[in-house]
Amino acid sequence: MKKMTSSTADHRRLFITRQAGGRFLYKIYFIIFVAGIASLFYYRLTHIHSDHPLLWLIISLAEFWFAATWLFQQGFRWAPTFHVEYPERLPKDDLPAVDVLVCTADPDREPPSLVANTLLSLMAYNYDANKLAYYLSDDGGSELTFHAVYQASIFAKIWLPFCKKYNVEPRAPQVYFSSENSASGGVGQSFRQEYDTVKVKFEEMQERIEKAGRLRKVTNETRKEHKGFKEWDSKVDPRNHQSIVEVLLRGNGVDKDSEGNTMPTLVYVSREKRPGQPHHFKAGALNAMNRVSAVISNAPLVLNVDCDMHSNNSQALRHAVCYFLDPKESHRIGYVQFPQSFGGVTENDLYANGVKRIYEIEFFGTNAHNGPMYAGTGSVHRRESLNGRKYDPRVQLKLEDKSVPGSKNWAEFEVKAKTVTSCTYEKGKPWGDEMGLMYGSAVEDVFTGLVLQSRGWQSVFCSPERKAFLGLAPVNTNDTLIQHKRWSTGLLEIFLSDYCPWTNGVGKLKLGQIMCYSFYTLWALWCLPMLIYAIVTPLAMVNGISLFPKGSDPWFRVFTFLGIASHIFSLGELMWARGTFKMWWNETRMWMLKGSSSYLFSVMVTILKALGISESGFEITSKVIDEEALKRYKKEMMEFAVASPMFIPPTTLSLLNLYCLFKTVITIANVGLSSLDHLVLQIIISGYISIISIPIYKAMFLRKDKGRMPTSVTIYSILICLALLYLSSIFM
Ligand SMILES: O=c1ccn([C@@H]2O[C@H](COP(=O)(O)OP(=O)(O)O[C@H]3O[C@H](CO)[C@@H](O)[C@H](O)[C@H]3O)[C@@H](O)[C@H]2O)c(=O)[nH]1
Ligand SMILES: [Mn+2]
Repeated sequence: MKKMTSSTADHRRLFITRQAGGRFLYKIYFIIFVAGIASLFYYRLTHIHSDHPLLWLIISLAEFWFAATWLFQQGFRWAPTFHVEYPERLPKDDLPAVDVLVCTADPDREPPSLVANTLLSLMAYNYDANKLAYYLSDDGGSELTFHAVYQASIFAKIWLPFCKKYNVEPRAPQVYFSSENSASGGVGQSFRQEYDTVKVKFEEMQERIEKAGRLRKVTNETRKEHKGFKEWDSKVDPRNHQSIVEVLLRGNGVDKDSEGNTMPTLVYVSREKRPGQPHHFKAGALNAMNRVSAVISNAPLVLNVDCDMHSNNSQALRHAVCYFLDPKESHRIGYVQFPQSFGGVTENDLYANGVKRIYEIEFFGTNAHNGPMYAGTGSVHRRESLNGRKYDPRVQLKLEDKSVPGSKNWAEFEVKAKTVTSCTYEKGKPWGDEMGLMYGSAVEDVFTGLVLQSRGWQSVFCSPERKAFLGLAPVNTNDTLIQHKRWSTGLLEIFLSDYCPWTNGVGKLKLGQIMCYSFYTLWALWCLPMLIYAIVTPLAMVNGISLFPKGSDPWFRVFTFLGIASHIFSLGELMWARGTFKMWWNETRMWMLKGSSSYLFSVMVTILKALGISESGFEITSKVIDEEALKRYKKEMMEFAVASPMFIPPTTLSLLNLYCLFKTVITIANVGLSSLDHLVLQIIISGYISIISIPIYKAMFLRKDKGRMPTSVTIYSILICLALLYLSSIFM
């Protein structure tokens, strides 16, 4: 099935590209579906509702937007394209240096032990330690986080040699030691002994970090061990504090591990923050680290990872490097993006936060036209392209190594690094626009990727067999909806920016690329057709108004075909990505919840922002969960628990559709089946919404546990429902 587009025979090539088979079948499906969409609009245009022209217009607009998003999605589906890397062909030594930037922002939502675990997993990459430098940005300015990084720097001295000696995987110690079969991973007496020693040391470290967390302070003995703790001698307010830069491990052969090998560099950074000075959230943090790393190591490649995502594959960096050293195509590549994969999601991915569809289906499609979006974590950038250099096809650019060479004055670095992380440093400089990560969107990653691609750079999606990173996804409904509110708002901000793919993108991006960016950046607008289908359809139904062809009408088949085919297709796609039926069902439910909640709120936030009434921010997702909630999550029970405004729209819609369905069925029972014919599609739609909302009804009326729907949400939703019914009886 698979067609090779480039020959493996060239042994100098470090990666190859191939296209998915079966394109011909897909194109047939495409043509049939397009014919279906065309028929639907033909029907709408030739059947204008003379009694209810406004309802006709609204429902037609909804269908128009469903069709438009379907069309945008073809950017992902048209030509899925895969890459294979050959890390075994890389030169034995002299690989490019890589600076690794990790960010964290809040010790309560992102526990310091998580940060330590992520750092350790990354430090243990199978790569020359002389070439690696690690920078942790702490936007929380927390002594507890600094303490965890300090503890990690000590434990790393036995962890790194242990990993390398026994080829341990995964190299995140917390994950490694908690997995049942890790102890049987190596052979012989010496492994067993060392395993036990390292495990004890790990547990001691973990206990020190956690104890500090419980006491909310670091013990005095520990504080004396490193000068860095002095920064916290007086209280550090996360929103108002000096720059803190501490070198914890000195690379270049200065600091050694327990076996005498070089350690990589490790630096803790907490940039200056002052009230009234914009800090631009994660984008600002990454730009600050970009500058600090330029002062200290200045590697030509920069990997950035979120603190909630540990390395799961110690070879991953070598896979990424293949793209930058490939003799034929490396010069065009601006960044390499790994998929985001998540460790703790339930079997059927209750909240669809495993985002399989994005990273196991859609991103392969972007490989066909200039490569994937930048996803904010698990991506390796060419420092030059990130820092504003435009791609020039006439230049066969080599990866230029401008690393800071030779012996280093670490104390001087700290002083210099503090000046480049002051909160006024960027004043009058091109950071956030011409250079580094882009400011102005809560989805700084996609924004930055779009800008880099507009400057001519291409990216590649690199997805080795063993997952490169494993992260933490939200584990309750509210966090999920809030995360998607941030994403869809940020994405819409990109569409409305100067870099809009429809204006600035034309001529700079490929058509397929514009379609993909349109799909993502206009995510939020999905709320319009979804709300129309979930509000107008049932309200028209209880008022006896038909919005679709009768069941006996041949046009009826066009609607059922489009509805059924799109569902079967999306199910098939997910199954292809090794999903389950239930996973697809959960995903569909979450799509509706996000549509009526996150996306609706983000459209409202964007309007308020345009009017100057509110600002959008960056609400950090919590990475902690209490034990009882975790039990419910494992049982795949949806968690509501908090009286969140995010729940009101979907709860209202679930009640509205259920009520309208009952009312209509009762009327039909009284009047006779003949009255069913003209409402049959509306009954199906409301029935479908009601079935998918079963977990919401249960959470409102049946459950007794703490995760049930708060009564206030139910009451508000009932009131809104009644208002809608009343208004519709007047206006329809
Ligand atoms: O002011 C801030 C806010 C956040 N972060 C860090 O940003 C990362 C992502 O935050 P998180 O709450 O985990 O958000 P997610 O929704 O999980 O992040 C996704 O979405 C973000 C864009 O909204 C991308 O930047 C991320 O890479 C992507 O994984 C974390 O490491 C945070 O510590 C900061 O450093 N400073
Ligand atoms: Mn995250």
